[in-house]
Amino acid sequence: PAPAPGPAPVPPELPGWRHVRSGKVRDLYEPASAAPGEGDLLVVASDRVSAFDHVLATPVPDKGAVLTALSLWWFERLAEAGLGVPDHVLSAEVGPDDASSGVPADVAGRAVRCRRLAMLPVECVARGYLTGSGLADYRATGAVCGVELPDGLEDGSRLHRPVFTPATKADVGHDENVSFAVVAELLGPDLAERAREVTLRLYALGEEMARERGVLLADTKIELGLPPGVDAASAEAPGALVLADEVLTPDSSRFWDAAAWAPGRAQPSFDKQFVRDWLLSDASGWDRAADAPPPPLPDDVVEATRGRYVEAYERLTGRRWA
Ligand SMILES: Nc1ncnc(-c2cnn(Cc3cccc(F)c3)c2)c1Cl
Repeated sequence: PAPAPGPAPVPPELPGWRHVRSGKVRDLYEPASAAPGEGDLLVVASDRVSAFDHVLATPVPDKGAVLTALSLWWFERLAEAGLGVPDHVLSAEVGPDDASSGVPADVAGRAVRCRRLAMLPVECVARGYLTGSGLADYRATGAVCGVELPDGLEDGSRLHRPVFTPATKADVGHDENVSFAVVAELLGPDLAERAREVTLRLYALGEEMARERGVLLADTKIELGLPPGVDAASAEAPGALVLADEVLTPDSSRFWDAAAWAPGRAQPSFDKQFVRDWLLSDASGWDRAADAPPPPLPDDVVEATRGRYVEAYERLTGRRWA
């Protein structure tokens, strides 16, 4: 019999807000006073951790707050660096109980109030290094998303130039890597080209800033959207794109410690390696082959993982995590 699914994430009830949907590690809300599908959105980052496609039973304290602070810091850096695309952030400050502005006090520090957009039906991914599904596609076809790559690349190899490797969203299972031609069919050629340009420019800016701090940005996934009323097929759409979701966090990107980088094997994940190693060790007793829900994490693995999120924040932002 199929193993029972893991614990469904139970999003917090937020007075004045209506729960819209939950992802593996984040929860989405809209003001209860707004009609369904209307009004601003609230993106709440939980302390949940996902590993091996399972949401783990044990939360990592402060993960949601640290990744929210990191994403907000990146939004500021990207605007400063001239990304050339506005973002969806309205506020991360606590607002009044009537949800008319700001975020609710119950999730202060791990919630962002955002402009509601019409999200593009494409996961915009840029890769500067080859690993994960990109490596699998390369090993099978010599290419990723239809982009031919040179022979002899290994797990963790740096690419000669970053590649746009879009994917279509899958409700269940993994996103499907698709070619730029497919994206051009979905979005129209001009909007597709603009999405590629923004994704590659964001990656280049993030990769350079991270590398200056001893951290390698292997790849990143962003979400782009259009303000209500802008038709994706219109000539104005490419210039109206807005950067949404979270940016350049360990949940949306692969970060590696530059000092530990060695192509030819799997690189240690900056944030999730302690969790992965413990789950794969005899100590956990986890039957991965049966795809059983992973067991709860021991305190030392939780604490070490919390420390990696704090270290990622402090190294990338140059700020102490109070
Ligand atoms: N500004 C926006 N406008 C419209 N839609 C979105 C939007 C929808 N879905 N997601 C991803 C997601 C899924 C589950 C939980 C989450 F918190 C976030 C982001 C956004 Cl950010």
